Amino acid sequence: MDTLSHAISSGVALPRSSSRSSPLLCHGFGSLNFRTRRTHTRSRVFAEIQRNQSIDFNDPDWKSKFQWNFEERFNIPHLTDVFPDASTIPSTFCLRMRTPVSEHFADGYPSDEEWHGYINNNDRVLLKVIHFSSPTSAGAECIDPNCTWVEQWVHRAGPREKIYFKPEEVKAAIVTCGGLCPGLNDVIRHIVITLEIYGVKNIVGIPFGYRGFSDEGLAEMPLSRKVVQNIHLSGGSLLGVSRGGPPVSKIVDSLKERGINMLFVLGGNGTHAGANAIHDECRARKMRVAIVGVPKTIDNDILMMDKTFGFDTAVEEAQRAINSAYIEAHSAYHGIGIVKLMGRSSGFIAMHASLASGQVDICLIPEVHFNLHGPHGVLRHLKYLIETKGSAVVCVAEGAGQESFVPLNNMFVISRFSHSNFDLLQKTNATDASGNIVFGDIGVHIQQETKKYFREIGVPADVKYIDPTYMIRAVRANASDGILCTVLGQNAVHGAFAGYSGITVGICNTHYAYFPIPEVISHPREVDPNSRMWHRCLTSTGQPDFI
Ligand SMILES: Nc1ncnc2c1ncn2[C@@H]1O[C@H](COP(=O)(O)OP(=O)(O)OP(=O)(O)O)[C@@H](O)[C@H]1O
Ligand SMILES: O=P(O)(O)OC[C@H]1O[C@](O)(CO)[C@@H](O)[C@@H]1O
Ligand SMILES: [Mg+2]
Repeated sequence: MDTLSHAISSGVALPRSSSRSSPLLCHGFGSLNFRTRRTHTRSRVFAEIQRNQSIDFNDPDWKSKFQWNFEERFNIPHLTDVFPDASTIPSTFCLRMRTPVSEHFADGYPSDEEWHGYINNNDRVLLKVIHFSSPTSAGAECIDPNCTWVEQWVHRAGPREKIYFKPEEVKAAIVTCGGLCPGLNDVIRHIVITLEIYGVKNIVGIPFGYRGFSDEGLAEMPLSRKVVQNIHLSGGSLLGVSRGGPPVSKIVDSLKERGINMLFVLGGNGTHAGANAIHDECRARKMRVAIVGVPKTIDNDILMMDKTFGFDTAVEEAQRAINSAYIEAHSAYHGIGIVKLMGRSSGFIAMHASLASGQVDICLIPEVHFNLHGPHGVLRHLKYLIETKGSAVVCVAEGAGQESFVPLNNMFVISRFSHSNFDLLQKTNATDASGNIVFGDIGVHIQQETKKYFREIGVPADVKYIDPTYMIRAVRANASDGILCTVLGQNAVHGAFAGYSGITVGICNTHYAYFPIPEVISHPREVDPNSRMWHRCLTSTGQPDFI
């Protein structure tokens, strides 16, 4: 087993910058959460960690200490942390100068001091916009028991007036890892286009994820506007994706050998953990390299962000499957349609698709425990639906009914193989090449149990199961995701030229921000069972608690 896989499977936390460790806060929690969870929602390791925090709220200065600490944690790493004397040049990104004046920039750079299109490094975006006046308010996220309002600011993304790389000295690489997601090609395309606008000529794609850094016979793919012009018209990734791969040290060796000084990493939490480790290793080796992530997860399970690209498309596409299940169920005598959607740890796709379609009677997500059997179970409710409506549609997220923490670090490995009364499927302990748990098929399980149940009670039921997961993942991005991908791709390049590294870019309260990677991947973002959105979903489906 290579170092990387070993780290994942053994739960060894990846190195973190020591400057980020804090006595006040645990990793990854912008705020303590005092909301009372309903007892049947999934117990969480990190909920416990949250409770153990040691903020002294009797300290009159706790709020300013919290904010100071937050500022520290969300400070974005910069090349000058390691190279204090790193020089800058005026930005070559200026939209008032669209035609490159010189091939080699020998006569200086076409910057325009008068152009008010740059972001000031001190610009900030407000992370939370609701002032919850009580911890019992729906979806409340409070820092102290009184829910005191504390402003939390993150760094605004966008082009800076001074840049830390000369375009002609840049070799930029793009890599896409993990599973597919609508919009990957759109992001690749906009990274390339924006790099070219800065004046970069040497741009390559690394084939098949991190494996492209090590596997024999996988050659770099030269990229240019011409190559990427139409790639957003189809789904998938021009570069290919993969799970697993070489140890971080080997990836960094490869960056060095190839002379890559900007790396754009498109992937989910695993990929970002890798990107952060690459960033740390480059720093340790004093390499002047910018590592910038763009979060890719169809599951929408990255912290802090309004949403990740591909999610809207997935929800839209999921509705087609739900609609087919509805038509099948509605047209059959005692029809029951079951649709399984992606969502390893988080039920965002299932919840949003259920809400959007308006055709779902039962939505099951990993965050909310449920029983299949018993007087309050899903099957008993299906019987009620058949008796009263004549048909029913169930939408289930793949991680529902199974403990599903992603083993990103030792915090989550604790619960990885834990047992709960609400785990419906036998665990296999099998993992994929990246160390992610391979789940049983909850959709098939519910289908089988439903058939068995109706057979046993002597009620005819026509049960149809649809698994559209890979069909959904392979489609091209819709219009709103296309725009999101465009902005994220552009901002990734701006971040690299601005000298930031170990960062990722996301949309936050409709604005775009840079985040230090560890803060967004410390655990998967989940549906809050106390949120208004989940309550809206319950209102829409009319489902009871299955406990
Ligand atoms: N903790 C880690 N440290 C370093 N690299 C990692 C880590 N976890 C995963 N990786 C690497 O990141 C890549 C992608 O990881 P993974 O397969 O988990 O997908 P992901 O980025 O989480 O995307 P998805 O949302 O599709 O699951 C793999 O090459 C894997 O080896
Ligand atoms: O079968 P693959 O390619 O490993 O991908 C499946 C996984 O990808 C995800 O969509 C995350 O990208 C999960 O929901 C799912 O478990
Ligand atoms: Mg993942």
